[in-house]
Amino acid sequence: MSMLSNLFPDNAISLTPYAYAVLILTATFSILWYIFKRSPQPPLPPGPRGLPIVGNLPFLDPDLHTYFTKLAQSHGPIFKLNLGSKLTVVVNSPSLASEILKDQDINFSNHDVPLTARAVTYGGLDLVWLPYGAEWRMLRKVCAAKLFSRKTLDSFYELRRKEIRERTRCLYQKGLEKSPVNVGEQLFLTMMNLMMNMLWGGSVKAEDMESVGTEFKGVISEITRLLGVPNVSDFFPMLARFDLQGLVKKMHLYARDLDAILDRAIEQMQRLRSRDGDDGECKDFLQHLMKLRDQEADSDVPITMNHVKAVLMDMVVGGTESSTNTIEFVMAELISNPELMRRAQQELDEVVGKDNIVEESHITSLPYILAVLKETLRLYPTIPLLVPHRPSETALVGGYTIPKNTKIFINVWSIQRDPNVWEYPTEFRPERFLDKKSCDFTGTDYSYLPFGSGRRICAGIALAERMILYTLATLLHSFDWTIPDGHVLDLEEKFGIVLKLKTPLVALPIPRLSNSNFYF
Ligand code: HEM
Repeated sequence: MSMLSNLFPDNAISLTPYAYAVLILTATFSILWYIFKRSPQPPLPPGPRGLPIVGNLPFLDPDLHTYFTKLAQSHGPIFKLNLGSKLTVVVNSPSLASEILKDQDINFSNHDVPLTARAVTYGGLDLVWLPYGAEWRMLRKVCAAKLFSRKTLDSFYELRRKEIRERTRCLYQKGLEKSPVNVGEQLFLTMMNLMMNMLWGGSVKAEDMESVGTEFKGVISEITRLLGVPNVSDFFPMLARFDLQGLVKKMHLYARDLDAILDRAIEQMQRLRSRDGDDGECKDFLQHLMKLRDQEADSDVPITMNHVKAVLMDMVVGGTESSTNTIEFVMAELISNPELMRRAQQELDEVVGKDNIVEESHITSLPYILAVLKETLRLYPTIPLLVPHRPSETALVGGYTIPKNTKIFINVWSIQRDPNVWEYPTEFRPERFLDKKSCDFTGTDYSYLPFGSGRRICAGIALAERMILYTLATLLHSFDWTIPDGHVLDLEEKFGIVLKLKTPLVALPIPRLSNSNFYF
């Protein structure tokens, strides 16, 4: 009472006992609320101290995957950061990943959507960014059943084969001319053409495919780059409407270009259909999606034209860079380990033969090449922190409180190099996967998650596996690879929404098959 009387001396304000009681209660509740808000019970995860308002933002290293791994060494496998006003939690161990992606999968099944992503996906209408719910389930089901089913993927083999033969021919020419190639650039074109052929190759005229490809090339790279740029508006939602870095504005411009390309593809498809009639057969993904759109028009969750475009966007942006960079890492590792390269080529020579060409049907008989791919995705997981997840309700993870809407990074890069799980964790040893056959891409082993796990696991695994293994087997079977004078082979990575080599791989393809006919 004496403290209160000092604050409110009798001669200034006279208070009734009732008012005193209200004041005391209010102060007590305020203090309790303050204490409770600052430190929930159980507490938030530990983490490095930040500055007022900006939190830990000024200390972020652009290579987030290695920075987070270092922070885990001092703060433990789960820690928090305040990125502006955004609470962020980073998880770095298999058991914590399993708590989130298995035990509490539904609660953590939303992705945290950056504003640039919203700008390029018709407001977040695609598979990657839709929140977990009826709309997402409908699209996911459609993609699994119609686009990524074994039947559909088999039916598009000729489209993939045509593109791979074309690239082999082009590399053969380069080899004859002793002209080194930028492996990533070649692969990007291959993957983009593979994707475009499957997406709308049956609908868009061949002569138009090339110009669409040229337009797409620039747009895809820029979209992927912009998605990886830290945006002040995401860290301070109050500032979002000012778009201080102009990132959302730029993304809207790319979205407009992309939309025009998609509109043209759809228009051509509709013109072809009205000219040739609809024989009921779907020749590409676009035709599948448009058919479903017509069939499902009256369903509770109809597929709209924007869904169709957003899903196509997902495939071409999500599928191209991830597959390209993965193969580039494999090639760099094998070129720097000639013994392993020899073993991979030996397997191909035994299974395919030197007087033959690789077909997609061979890939199930190439366990060593599969082990090489798995080991590459262990050391260089293409999406090293997964797509950030977000709990829809406050949760407990590792004994700590994780408030609703926290941004969650699952540091797959550090989990897949965890010395408690992996022997010689930083060494490239594909053989480990020959013994550990059960370790696959399904995300059921929480020490190996290159495609994620649970409900939001990558939707395109079946396609990625086919495209990557078929391309890789062809590159290794058809050519020996050397680093030309004046170039270096450097395996250092560069962080981005998709991990890539810091120094692009430049190599010389040397034809190794018995007859030049196998290149034409
Ligand atoms: C090496 C190749 C690839 C890797 C390593 C990869 C990895 C991933 C990862 C880690 C995620 C996020 C999982 C999560 O948030 O928990 C993801 C999501 C996704 N990926 Fe892939 N991906 C690859 C290729 C592809 C391809 C070829 C496609 C399609 C053409 C594709 C389509 C998608 C889609 C649509 C999602 C969102 C799924 C959802 O949120 O429901 N990916 N991918």
